[in-house]
Amino acid sequence: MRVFFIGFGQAGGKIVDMFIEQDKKMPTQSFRGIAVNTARTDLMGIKNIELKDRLLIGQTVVKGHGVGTDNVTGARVTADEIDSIINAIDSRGTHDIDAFVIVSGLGGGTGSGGTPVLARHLKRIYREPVYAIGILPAPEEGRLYSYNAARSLSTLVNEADNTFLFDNSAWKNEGESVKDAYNRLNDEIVRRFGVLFRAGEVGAGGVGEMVVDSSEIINTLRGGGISSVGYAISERINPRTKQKQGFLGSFMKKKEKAEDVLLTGEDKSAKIIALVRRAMLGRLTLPCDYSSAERALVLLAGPPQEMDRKGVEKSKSWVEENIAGVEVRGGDYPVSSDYIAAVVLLATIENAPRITDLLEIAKATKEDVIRAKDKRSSMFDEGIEPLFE
Ligand SMILES: Nc1nc2c(ncn2[C@@H]2O[C@H](COP(=O)(O)OP(=O)(O)OP(=O)(O)O)[C@@H](O)[C@H]2O)c(=O)[nH]1
Repeated sequence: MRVFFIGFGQAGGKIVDMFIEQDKKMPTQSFRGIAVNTARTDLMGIKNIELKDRLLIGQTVVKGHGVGTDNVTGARVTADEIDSIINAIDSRGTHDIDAFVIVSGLGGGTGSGGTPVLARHLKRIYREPVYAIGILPAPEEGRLYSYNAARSLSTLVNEADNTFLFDNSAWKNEGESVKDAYNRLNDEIVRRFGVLFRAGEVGAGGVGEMVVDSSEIINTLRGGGISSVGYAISERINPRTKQKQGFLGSFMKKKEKAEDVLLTGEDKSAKIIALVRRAMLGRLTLPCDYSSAERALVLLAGPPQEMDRKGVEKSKSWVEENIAGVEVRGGDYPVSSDYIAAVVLLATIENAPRITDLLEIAKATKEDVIRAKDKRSSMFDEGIEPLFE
């Protein structure tokens, strides 16, 4: 799939920068991207997106300093400067892309406010689907972040064709601060979505047994709403040969060790099924009740000799038995690597307790804000005439 990424705000810009960095190492390029922000320093920190593709908006309002976690201002400056954003996208080229993906932290100001506005305009102008990857704030970041995220997400689900969620709090380690975890979390995001979005692109590995076309990803996401992604990687297939970095090898963390998939001597399809189960039952980008997913996509990436049609078919049946809907698509794509990766996309999820909690926090925050405002206004409401009206 050929993807046009827009990194909105600080988190979005950093993550898209990593997608582009990953793509540059591939035999063929599938991704392009721009970064949009109200903060000049955030744009300066980006390394792989060309300078001309980094767009500073809202200069007359916030003077390049960011909107300070105010997503209403983020939405307003985006709407005011939508023409320059669309021009930047157009000048980067859109004729050969399959989808737009906007990436942002939903708890902040710029990306949180700007993403739904941009999604609306992109959908009006282009025929290609518009997806979002939204980062949910950890509750410890404070109620303002949760409130922003709830507002942004409630708007975004009606504007984007589908919204993938990544929950910072589910992925940071016990005792670790969210900030300290950013690099690791971004790496987790890019490796999962990198495998998913690259499906259908013919790389150095050749053509798959059961090719997944970009239209299969698009059809899986057609139901809209929110989606979550599961991922698992096998242990090294040829431990005695010199390590091939390759597409998946570069995603393997140095210390990482796959636990329960023994690749030697096992039946090929059993290996694939075990990997897919691990992907779906392990930690998802948004922890949720997978049995409430409407559709799913099962994707295997690995060396061609390890791919197996029967294994993919059986994995699809297993996923189908475990989700609410009956539409499960799937396939494989060969990559030159010493690892096999499985991605399970759970699309249009109906039940995610984390989102219910987020919306509850947001409602309580809104009520507290109104109460505090009433109290403030009544304090000076004691019959003293103001100097002027
Ligand atoms: N996973 C991840 N989350 C991040 C990162 N940077 C920021 N966040 C989260 O994103 C939210 C804040 O969004 P930012 O992108 O920093 O904010 P912004 O869109 O630039 O908006 P303003 O700074 O308010 O103008 C918070 O919940 C952060 O925890 C990152 O690199 N990775």
